Amino acid sequence: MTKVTVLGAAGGIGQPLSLLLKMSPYVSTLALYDLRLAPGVARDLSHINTNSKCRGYGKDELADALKGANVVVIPAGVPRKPGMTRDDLFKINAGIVANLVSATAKYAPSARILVISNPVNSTVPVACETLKNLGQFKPGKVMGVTTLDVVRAHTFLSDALGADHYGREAMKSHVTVVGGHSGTTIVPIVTNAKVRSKLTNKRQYDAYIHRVQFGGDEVVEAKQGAGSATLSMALAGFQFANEVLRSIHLEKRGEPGPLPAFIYLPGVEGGKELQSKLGTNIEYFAAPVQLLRGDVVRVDADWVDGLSDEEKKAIKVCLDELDKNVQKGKRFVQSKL
Ligand SMILES: NC(=O)c1ccc[n+]([C@@H]2O[C@H](COP(=O)([O-])OP(=O)(O)OC[C@H]3O[C@@H](n4cnc5c(N)ncnc54)[C@H](O)[C@@H]3O)[C@@H](O)[C@H]2O)c1
Ligand SMILES: O=C(O)C[C@H](O)C(=O)O
Repeated sequence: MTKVTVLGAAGGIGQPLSLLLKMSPYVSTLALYDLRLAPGVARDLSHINTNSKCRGYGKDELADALKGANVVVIPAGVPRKPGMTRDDLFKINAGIVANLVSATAKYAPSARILVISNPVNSTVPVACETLKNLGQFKPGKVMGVTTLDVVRAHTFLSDALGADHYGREAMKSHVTVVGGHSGTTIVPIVTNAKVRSKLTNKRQYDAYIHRVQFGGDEVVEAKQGAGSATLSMALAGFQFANEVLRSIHLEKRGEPGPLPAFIYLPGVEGGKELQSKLGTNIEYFAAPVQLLRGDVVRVDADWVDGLSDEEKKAIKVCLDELDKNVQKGKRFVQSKL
């Protein structure tokens, strides 16, 4: 019996993500919570003829939505409008994430917490530091969802190389994305040397990296003020959540990767090795992870050995910016003490 709670379930991401979770064979109870409309969304989904039970919870029912949850997914918060950075969302979303994570610690203390709300580079530190203050931080249980960057990296590389020869599905084993989730902190890594050698033209390589790093802006601009990526994000969030759920059911260590997660490095096996290979003491970073019973138990550091010179440079740029975002999240929690 696995209960998944979605916090922010009636939003642009929350609704399609909940639909996909309703289709997952790993979910037995789906609890949808939002400040508005969640009971309606849940009633709609509850008519779908898959086995899971689906129930909606209104504003004052957060405790009931969370009780007994094994996995809590958080897409609650405001999205960007054209001209805004993800960091501009911090003021509102940091408080939302801190409150929802505190409630999760109280009502679902052993749940894995999957943070989608932006800016992920700061909201994950907010979540972890909040849990630390409550004496309830279990490092392998908090994961920032950066899967959309991976989905984009596959699609855009396939497009750059010519989709006829390099199909999007095939890219899954050739590319990962590390670092963080905003602009230059997003670092796509082409792990297959043969595929990388096809991007011979530097202009083509730079255009590819730029498109992955700023793919979110493309959608924000195209939606003309009506929000940011929701459908591709729902798919990405589902892919990640379903891996976590599959791992809960598998009851043995999964393969390392292929999906990265933005995590607190010092708390998991391989974290110190990764810091040392990258020459940094940054505490939060996205890299491929290994799961056991739904928790991150190990972060992969092997990919660092095969980095190209361009990728090394991109990581250096990433680390400077990422550190500022992480410190902002930590300061937010400390200022509330
Ligand atoms: N991690 C990623 O890759 C990624 C990708 C896309 C969007 N996002 C982020 O996800 C967030 C949600 O985006 P969206 O397009 O779904 O926005 P949205 O405005 O459509 O939906 C957000 C929902 O959160 C709800 N909400 C707000 N405060 C809440 C609270 N305290 N408790 C419960 N629910 C609450 C709102 O009522 C709304 O239904 C944004 O911060 C966005 O930037 C992240
Ligand atoms: O761009 C955004 O603000 C939303 C999301 O982080 C994305 O990458 O699409």
